[in-house]
Amino acid sequence: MNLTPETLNLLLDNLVEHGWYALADAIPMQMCAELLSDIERYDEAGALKPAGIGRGDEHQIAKEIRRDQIKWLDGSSEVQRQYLQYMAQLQYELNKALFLGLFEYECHYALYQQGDFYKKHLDSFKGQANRMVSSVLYLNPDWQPDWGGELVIYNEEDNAEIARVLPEMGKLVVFMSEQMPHEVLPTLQPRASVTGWFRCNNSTAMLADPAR
Ligand SMILES: O=C(O)CCC(=O)C(=O)O
Ligand SMILES: [Fe+2]
Repeated sequence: MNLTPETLNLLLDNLVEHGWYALADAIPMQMCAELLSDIERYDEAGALKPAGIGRGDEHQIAKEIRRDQIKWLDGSSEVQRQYLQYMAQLQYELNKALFLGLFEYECHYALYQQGDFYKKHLDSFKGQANRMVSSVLYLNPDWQPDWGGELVIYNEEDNAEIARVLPEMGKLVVFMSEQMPHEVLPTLQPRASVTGWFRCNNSTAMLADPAR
């Protein structure tokens, strides 16, 4: 990652203090371009599938809530392995500084076509701590402010809008999964990203808790 000790500290401080941070140029542009090619390749092959909501048995497609198409990264291309490696490095730094006990990272490509959105939600339910920190890397070169598709982050207590983030190539947003309601506004242009979650281990001998 393009992480100097200073930017890493900024990220960690803001995560603790405000629950979120957006870091421009977090990932080298060349790598972002390769990730974008990877998702376009999947799209052309028909490998992107409508995203759902809920986990396990409760998983369902809900077009009134969420309209993106996704493909989980499985490390099957060089750039996927590289990105997973970067996130492993970030996981290490988060654990070292914040003692979060992060145990694994899962992520998927997401493609929002024109008109697609994701209504306001939390990525993890309280008490059911497994998704601890969310990450979104945007892959859209030359994104224009009037194209919509912003990520809007809200304050959990009073629902006030905290931030609007343009999905610009190379920008990495991290936020606390249980505390930060957020939504994706309808986009006017195709909008590509890699969305992922640092998880802590919820598994017991009796209850397996696989990543997906
Ligand atoms: O793409 C984004 O900006 C956020 C996506 C999101 O909230 C999610 O997939 O849970
Ligand atoms: Fe989300």
